[in-house]
Amino acid sequence: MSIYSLRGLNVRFCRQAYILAHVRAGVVPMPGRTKLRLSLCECSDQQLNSSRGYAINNTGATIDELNRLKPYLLAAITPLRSSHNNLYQMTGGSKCGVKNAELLQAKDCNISKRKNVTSDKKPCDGEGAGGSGSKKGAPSGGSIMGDDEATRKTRMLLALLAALGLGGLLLWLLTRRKQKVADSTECGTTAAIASTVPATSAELPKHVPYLLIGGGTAGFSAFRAIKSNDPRAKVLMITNESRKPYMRPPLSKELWYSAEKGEVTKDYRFKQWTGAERSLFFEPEEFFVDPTKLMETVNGGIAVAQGFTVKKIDPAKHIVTLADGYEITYDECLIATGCAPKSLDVFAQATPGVKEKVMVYRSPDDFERLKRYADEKKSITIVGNGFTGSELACSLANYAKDKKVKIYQIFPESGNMSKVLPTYLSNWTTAKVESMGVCVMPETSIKNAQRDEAALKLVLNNGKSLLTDVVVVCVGCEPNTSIALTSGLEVDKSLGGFVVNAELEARRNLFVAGDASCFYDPLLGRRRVEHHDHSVVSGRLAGENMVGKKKAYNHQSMFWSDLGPEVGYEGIGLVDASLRTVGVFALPTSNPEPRTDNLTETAVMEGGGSGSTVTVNPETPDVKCDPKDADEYGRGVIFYMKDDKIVGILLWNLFNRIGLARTIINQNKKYDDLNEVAKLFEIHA
Ligand SMILES: Cc1cc2nc3c(=O)[nH]c(=O)nc-3n(C[C@H](O)[C@H](O)[C@H](O)COP(=O)(O)OP(=O)(O)OC[C@H]3O[C@@H](n4cnc5c(N)ncnc54)[C@H](O)[C@@H]3O)c2cc1C
Repeated sequence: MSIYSLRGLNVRFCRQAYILAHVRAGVVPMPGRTKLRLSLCECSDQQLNSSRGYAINNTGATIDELNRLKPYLLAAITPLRSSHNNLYQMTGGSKCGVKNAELLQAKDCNISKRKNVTSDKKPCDGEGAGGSGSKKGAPSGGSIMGDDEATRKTRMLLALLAALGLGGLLLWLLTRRKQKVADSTECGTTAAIASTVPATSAELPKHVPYLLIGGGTAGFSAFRAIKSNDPRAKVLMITNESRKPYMRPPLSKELWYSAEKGEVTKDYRFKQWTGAERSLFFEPEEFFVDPTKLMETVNGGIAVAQGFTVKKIDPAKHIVTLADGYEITYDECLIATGCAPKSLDVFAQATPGVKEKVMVYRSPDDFERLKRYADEKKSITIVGNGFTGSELACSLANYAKDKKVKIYQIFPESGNMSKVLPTYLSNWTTAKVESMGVCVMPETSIKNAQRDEAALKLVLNNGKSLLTDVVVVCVGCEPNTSIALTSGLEVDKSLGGFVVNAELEARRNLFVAGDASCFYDPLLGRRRVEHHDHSVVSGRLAGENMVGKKKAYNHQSMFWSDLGPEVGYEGIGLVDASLRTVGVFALPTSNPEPRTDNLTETAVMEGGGSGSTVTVNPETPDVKCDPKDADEYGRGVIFYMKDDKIVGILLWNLFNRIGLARTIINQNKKYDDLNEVAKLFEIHA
């Protein structure tokens, strides 16, 4: 087992991004471009197949991708190996283990950043000696010198290398966490270094009573329901992420308002709009049981197997198979695999150099990466006008207020949130987003993207071009249903997601909740919902059914969104701008509504029930019903109509009324005067 550090192999980008980009593109790495060298770790097949120990697995490439690349890499080093001209083989204490690998990578990225990717210094020189303490196959070519002089120079070089190595090690220790979770600014992927907890799947239990696939909101909510009904339950959660369960909504909102330049806190603490402080994580590290000890615990609990991907389920035999072939049997299983952000063809088919500058947004790693860009770069372009794109644009503009970075938002539609808000409100919102400092470009699409040295050149449909440092693609997400095919599970053809029955069951003892579920709503028909509240409530119901409650899912879930601290809205039912809408607004006041805490997982399920009666408030508030009159939309309520019934309600800057909105939708009846219904919401209160 050896580490080979290659000098003089002039590849274009820093190792991670370069290799990943080429693995993904399926082409051979081409030497002879610019200045950085490639260093790589050669391991046995066994190591290659374990998620630890293979340095270039830090690229985020899958084992399949690495296997495909391996012959190219070996071919690339073969000539250098034989000539020994540029090859340092590290032996002795050196291992092709994670630590050395991380060290090499961390230093590579730092150096390339400092030198702006054009350094002709050979950063690997120091790594080789520093990492191993001994060196074989020193360069035999190069300049000719006398023995003494050569010995003296070698000693000096060794001393220098040792000092560099020590310094590097210290720096690495200090910055290890940060380096682990993110790429360098120029190093492409946002993937965390591939490591698993526990170290190998063989340490996981062979059988568990409750198995949760997916480490997100729905999965964690199911755990809570299981635990409160079966206090000694032993629950194993399997997630392909490297973190314990956390919530996503603050990633595009509150975290940016709490963020300061520099490193983020370990547990991603942030202030909610209500002023209360909390962490992104549902529970602290100590809350969780060690997965290797789960089956021995007396009181049970939840253990999280981190960094493992489920590839297949055998619903008949109750077997879950991991990517490495390890099998776990279960009594009850939940699929809560959520969804994955989509990209655009223009980027999916672009060159590796372009892809390096394009990211999606869903995880804390993405937050950290984008924050670094916001701290260091000159321009960020967000593509997409939906929830994530619009929230992020506002949050970034606020974060960037006293920074040099400019925020652009591009989308082909005519205004922000156009799929949800009626046109007049979407237009108003666009103007509001602009007033927050975002350069919004509606009716704009990207025809082509080219790498222009450090930046990206986006060629737009209007003939103009935009130079930008990074593009964040926020164009929706797709449910993670790849295991459906291998497991014989049905996916809804038009909505996506695993098809489930009223009890959220796909097959007996196999449930689905959250973004990945396609469920039947008795009132509004078959649906798939990508919102926090739905994940909490469907996860909870699935958990209850896993302990045998046999409950039907008929909760009308809500969602919310915030466009900066001044605009917030909550919605329920079919909030779809293609439906007929009726909006009732009050003029803005200097007395804004106190916000709700939607992240408190217990604050759902209130109200509802078709038996509740709606009482009309006899007061006649000075409401503005005509959108043209109300050019300032302070507070209001919008009804979404289908067959003259209210099927969706959006509360604009009105909080703590979602229970009433749920009641009205559940009544499923025709109202003669919507103005009267609007009064119930006490817009002026
Ligand atoms: C930036 C952002 C902001 C948001 N803001 C709001 C908001 O303000 N309001 C709102 O209502 N909603 C919001 N949402 C949506 C909300 O967060 C999601 O609906 C919710 O997280 C879905 O929960 P889930 O558990 O279904 O999926 P996820 O949270 O996506 O969890 C799925 C988990 O499964 C894992 N996984 C997938 N496949 C596998 C596999 N094969 N093996 C092992 N693990 C796997 C994933 O890695 C992930 O850990 C936001 C989402 C994002 C990204």
